[in-house]
Amino acid sequence: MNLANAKRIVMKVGSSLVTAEGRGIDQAALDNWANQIAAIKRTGVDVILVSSGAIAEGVKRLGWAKRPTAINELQAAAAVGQMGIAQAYERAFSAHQLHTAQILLTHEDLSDRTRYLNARSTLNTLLAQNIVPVINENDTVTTDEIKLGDNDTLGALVTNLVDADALIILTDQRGLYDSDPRKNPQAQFIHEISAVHPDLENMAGGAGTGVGTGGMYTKVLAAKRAALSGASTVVASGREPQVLQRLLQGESVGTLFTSEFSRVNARKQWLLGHIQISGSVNVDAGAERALLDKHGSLLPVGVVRVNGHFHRGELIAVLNEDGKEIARGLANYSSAETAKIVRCHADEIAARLGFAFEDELIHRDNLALHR
Ligand SMILES: Nc1ncnc2c1ncn2[C@@H]1O[C@H](COP(=O)(O)OP(=O)(O)O)[C@@H](O)[C@H]1O
Ligand SMILES: N[C@@H](CCC(=O)OP(=O)(O)O)C(=O)O
Repeated sequence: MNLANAKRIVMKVGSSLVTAEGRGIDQAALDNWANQIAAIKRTGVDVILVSSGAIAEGVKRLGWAKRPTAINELQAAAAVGQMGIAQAYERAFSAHQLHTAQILLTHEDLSDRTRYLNARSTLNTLLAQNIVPVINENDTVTTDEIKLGDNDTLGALVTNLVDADALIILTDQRGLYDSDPRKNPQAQFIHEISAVHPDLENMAGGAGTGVGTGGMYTKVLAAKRAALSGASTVVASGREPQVLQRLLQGESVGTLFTSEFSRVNARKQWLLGHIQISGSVNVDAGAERALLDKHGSLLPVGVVRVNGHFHRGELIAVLNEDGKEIARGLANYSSAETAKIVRCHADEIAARLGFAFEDELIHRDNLALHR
């Protein structure tokens, strides 16, 4: 398995690389990644960057001797440093006549359905305009309780958000070893491993330097999360020459974390677990059988009741006649529209509503069954 066929990738770079271990933005490193990204973009691959470094750069610009621990000081540092990060990427990509776009995300932007769809649509629009999105967590407005905390997790969530084929995490080590190579010189390098391998979390230790957050531990969790949405993850050294091009030519560089899930199944899993439910419908026994036994779509004719308030495109639960949840899926009609087409055959929808979208209330591709 390799990344030779990847068409859309998320590349995450850590604080220690971006800021030369906290000494300040490493413009040469950014220029090097921009060269590589520009080259792979010319081959038709979409690239989204997730970059850390705001706090480390802010601490340096503020002249503070070490990274503070108080939240307000960390947030202030992030606000100062983010200006430098944005400026440095814009500069690096301008050499290739490419523009960048800064996107600062919070946990809520990724868990709330409407915000999630908005973020996704903005990112897709930027990619269609050949812009390079540069994403970071919005550190200045996030409090401890809602903080994603590390950009490895953010990288995995963005991978899901934009349906990327692969997440590439560049760091200050060659990849994953069977124990922390800073502590164990005998540590063995791992070229390829399943992202859901049970030993992963024992192998991976914490951050290597004072500027990184989470270490290899958050990277293996990110790989697992990306795998659940069907993407492979590579952890490799950001200093490895031509690392991006080589990976996309199918070469084995760093550690490849493979995903056993197909993209379609992964999307369904994600539907089951990750998004707030807006409402539900009860269906009759015939519709229940069509869903569970025949993997069919949910048609309005099988719907007996509409509960709650939802818009077209939102996630709703499907309940059987006894009120037990049997599935979840994305509704093609709002709750008000659905209420008008309860028990309707497909050819009656237009007459009832004055218009018709799809024949199904939930298409089977957007339906995840509970089993
Ligand atoms: N099993 C392991 N294999 C490789 N690196 C590990 C392992 N366990 C812990 N680490 C540490 O993880 C560090 C990279 O993570 P981190 O410091 O958070 O960097 P970044 O800023 O790139 O996210 C390495 O420098 C290394 O010391
Ligand atoms: N959002 C923070 C990054 C936190 C983080 O995950 O750092 P790292 O482990 O270096 O990727 C910042 O920009 O400083």
